[in-house]
Parts: sequence; structure tokens; C-alpha cells
Amino acid sequence: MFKVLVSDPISDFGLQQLMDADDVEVIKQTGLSEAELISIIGEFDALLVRSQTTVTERIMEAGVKLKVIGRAGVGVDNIDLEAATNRGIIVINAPDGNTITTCEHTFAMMMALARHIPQAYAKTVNGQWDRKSFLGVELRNKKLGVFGLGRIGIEVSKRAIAFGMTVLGYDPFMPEERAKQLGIQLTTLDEIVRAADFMTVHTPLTNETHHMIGKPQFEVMKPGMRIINCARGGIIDELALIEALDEGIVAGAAFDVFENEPPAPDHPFFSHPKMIVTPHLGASTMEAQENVAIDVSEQVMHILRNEPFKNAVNMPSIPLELLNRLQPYFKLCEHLGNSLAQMTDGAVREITIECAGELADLDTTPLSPYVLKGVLTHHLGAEQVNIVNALHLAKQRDIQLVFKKSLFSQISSSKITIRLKTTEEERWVTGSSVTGIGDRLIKIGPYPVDLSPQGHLLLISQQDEPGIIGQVGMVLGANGINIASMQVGRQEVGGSAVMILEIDHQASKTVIEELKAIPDIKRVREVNFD
Ligand SMILES: NC(=O)c1ccc[n+]([C@@H]2O[C@H](COP(=O)([O-])OP(=O)(O)OC[C@H]3O[C@@H](n4cnc5c(N)ncnc54)[C@H](O)[C@@H]3O)[C@@H](O)[C@H]2O)c1
Ligand SMILES: O=C(O)CC[C@@H](O)C(=O)O
Repeated sequence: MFKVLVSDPISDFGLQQLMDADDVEVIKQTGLSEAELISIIGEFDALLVRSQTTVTERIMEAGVKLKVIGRAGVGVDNIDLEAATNRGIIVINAPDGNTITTCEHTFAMMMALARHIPQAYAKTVNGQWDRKSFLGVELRNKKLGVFGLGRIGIEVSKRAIAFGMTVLGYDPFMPEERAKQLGIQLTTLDEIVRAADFMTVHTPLTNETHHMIGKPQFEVMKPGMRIINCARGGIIDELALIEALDEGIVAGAAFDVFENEPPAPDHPFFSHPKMIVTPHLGASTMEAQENVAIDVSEQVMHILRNEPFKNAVNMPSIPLELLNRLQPYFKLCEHLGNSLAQMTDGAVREITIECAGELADLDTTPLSPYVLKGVLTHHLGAEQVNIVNALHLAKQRDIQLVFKKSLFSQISSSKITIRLKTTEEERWVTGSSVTGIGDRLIKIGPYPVDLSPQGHLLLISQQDEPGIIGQVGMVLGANGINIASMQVGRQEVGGSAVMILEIDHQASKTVIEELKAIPDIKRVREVNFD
């Protein structure tokens, strides 16, 4: 039974499928302090949060069973991603479910700014019928600057165009052609700041976007600008904004997010007459909360059940079609990597993944975490390595990855060769996944074999001399080890040869030493598959 802790308010409707699952127990406990979370997290396989819970390294350290952290929403800045990756915890989010809702909140903020709605409401309900102080502006024919043309930025732009606004966009990752199709004029940050009547930010908060709009931008801004932040606190410098409001450069600002949340009660925004604020409500609609909870519950369930999943934040995402085609090779890659590591001496320096057949026409980079998991598990232990942290661990160890396509890709069946270069030697194995039969090891180095990657193998390299096979059989027999199958290979008569034995149970170190002592045997390796 998998245990899932929900530590923030998340839509019950969205969580329903998790609660209905026979193999999942859902426990909801919201408003916990870090210490309280630390004291209980050890028994949970998954943690589901919104933005209130800050998932720290200490919480993950205590979460010894944690396999996945699900964020019901987009931003994962409340989760220590590096700590999660180091520990092999998958972090997933629900990036699509609240796009329209947040876009609409941005629009509500823009309209409220243009027509002073909150300020006018406050006076009216206080008994003042003031029709002079709230002269507004139209959106039509105004220039809207949009920083960040991702999911939300694009939706905001579409609606702004429908309102008769000209959209000036800035996003280094937006192709010119796509912007044109959307009717957005791509330009520079500087140009927008000088030209726009309204500005809205829709980027993540990163080192680059922190205080992207600050004193230098306010100094050159078109006077009377109105500015909105429904993305993340810190993209616009709060103190510089207050100065710009006081100096009359900025006519009004609407913020849903703050540099520190919740902000202190005496935050200067709260007493400024030109400010409109909401308490991080961008994603707060019934629809969005259901959407994100459904998405995140579905993916958490897949991860717990070892099924394919999407939206992992700390793993490269794989398009579904590619995932379906590569998936039959995941376990094979792990087996190839692991068996090869068991056959090879020295510290791993380079791993080459060479694909042939249909596979050679695909992007095979998603196979690398599985190969690495196999290789690194041999060196670091199964507890330390999984497909989330395998790439990270390899990078830390300066292990180079090389991808190759076989020259015979058109005529060959799909097969994968993994080549391991270490500080001492270079070895390789080839495998294939055969429909109806399963994974097969088809070559060890240059020697053709036909083995299922399971159980225990003995790999013996020897000089091709008569009588050696008999001596090996004697040693194993004397130690009660049954040989299930044997394959032999040699490159030339009397030259180097190999013997590959499938044995019924693992050979002890003493048995290996006895085998090594047979004259003309050069090397003995045992390979154990999980
Ligand atoms: N207020 C809320 O409740 C709420 C709700 C949902 C999302 N958000 C926030 O809104 C923001 C946007 O969300 P999204 O779903 O559109 O994300 P997204 O990833 O789809 O889009 C972000 C865009 O920002 C662009 N970008 C990154 N760095 C940039 C830079 N230096 N300059 C210009 N553009 C840059 C990216 O290329 C990308 O296109 C995020 O910060 C997210 O956390 C807030
Ligand atoms: O959970 C929330 O309401 C905040 C959501 C929003 O900030 C997000 O990044 O998705």
C-alpha cells in the first residue's frame, strides 16, 4: 500500500482518483510546520503540495521512502529541486491546468487598474460618492508589454489583441515566426519599457529575471505606465516600484505575488493608493484547482506504480510517442549497463550508447539514465541511484556520454551496444528486445551469445586449449553449482577464447579463486542480474 501525504489544501474532486485507488492511502494534514512534517514524512511514498508547504532538504532527508513530490500548480520554487534530484526523488508539476485562470486574473488586474475598481469600491462602500477621482483609461489602442511568452503570456496576449491592444513581447525563447502568427511584435526589454502603456510579467523567477524591472527601467519608462505581476514576487523590484509610483512615473500597479509571502502587514504596497493587491490568487478558481489536482494525482499514481509518467521537473521530459517506442528498451539498457559494469575494472570515464535498426532513427538520449542507472548501481549501490539522479551523479563524476548510430541501421534489427571506457580498459555488450521473447544479451564483446539477462553468469576468458571446460565443470560440480547452459566462443584456434556459463546460484569468492587457479584461465567474472 502506497501512502500519500497531502500537506496543502488541494481539490478533493481532483484527488478522488488517488483516494479511490486500492493500493493508495491518502492522508491530508495541512498547515504543518517543517518540524511537524519531518516527524511524519518518513512513512510516506509521495508528498502532494501547492505553494504553502516549503519542501526543504531536511524534509527530504527524513522522507526515506519518498519517491515523488507532486506540485499541484506550475511553480516549483517552494521545492528544493537540487536536494530532490540528489536523492532521486521525482518532482512533478501540473503546468497546464491553471494557465487560463491565471491569464484571466491578470486581465482582471489590468481592467481593475485601468478603471480604479478596488479604490472606487472602497470609497463607495464608505459612503463617499466620488465620481471625480477615478478617471480611467481605455485598453483599446494601448501598447501592452508582455515579458515571458509561455503558456500564460501567450493567452494574455491573445486576449489583449482582442481588446484592440498592440502587444509588444519579450521572450528570448519565442521564435519570430510563432510570434508573428500570434500577432505579437517581438522586441527588446528596453524597447518595451520605453514604449508600453501597460506591462505584465509572465516569466519564472530566475537569477536572470530577478528585478528584471527595477530602478534603471523605471528611470526610462514612459510616464503613466501601469504594471502587473501575477507571476512571481521579485521579478519587479518592489521598493523601486514604490519610488516610481511616488514620482508619478507609474500610474498604478497590480500585484498578486510578493518577494516574501505572506508579506509583512506593514508592506508599503498595502498603504499605497495606486496599488492593487491580491493574496496569490492567480490560480484560485474551481476549474484550475480541479485541473491541477487531477493532473498531479494521475502522475503520482503512475510513478508509484512504476508506470510511464509526464511533467517531471527534475528529469528531461520525453514526448509520448517517443516514450512508447523507447520504453521496451529501458530495462534492457539497465541490464546492459549493470552487467558491463560488473565485467569491467577501473573508474568509469566514458559510456557510449550505440543503436542500430529502427532505434537508430530515434532520439535515444532518454535511454541514457537507464544505462547509467545500471552502471552506477554497481559502483554506488541500488539505494543511491535511480533514473532521476543517474545523469546528475554521472555529471558529478565527470563521466562522458557518447551517442552513436550504427552504420548498418537500415538493414539491422533494433539492438543496443553499450561500451564502457574506464581508467583501465574498454569493454562492450550488445542486447536486443525481441517481441514475444523479451530482452536478450546477444554479444559480449566480439563474442555472439544468446542469453536472457537474469540469474547468474560466469564469464571466463582463457587460452583455447583442450581440457579447460572439463576442469571448470569439475570445480563447479565439487562446489555444488549446477550449470544451466554453456556457450563458448573463440576468435581463432588456439587463441583467446571465452566461456559463458549460466549457473543456478551465485558462486562464492572461493569458487571464483579456484577457477582462476586453473592453468590457462586468464580472467573470471561473475555477473549477477537482479
Ligand atoms: N499567480 C499565480 O497563482 C500563478 C499561477 C500560475 C503560474 N504562475 C507563474 O506564472 C509564470 C508563468 O507561468 P507559465 O505557465 O506561463 O510558464 P511558462 O514556462 O509556460 O512560460 C514562462 C516563459 O518565460 C520565458 N522566460 C524565461 N526567462 C525569461 C527571460 N529572462 N526573459 C523573458 N522571458 C523569459 C520562457 O521562455 C517561457 O516562455 C511562472 O512564474 C509561474 O510560476 C503564477
Ligand atoms: O497553488 C497556488 O495557488 C499557486 C499556483 C501558482 O503560483 C503556480 O505556480 O502554479
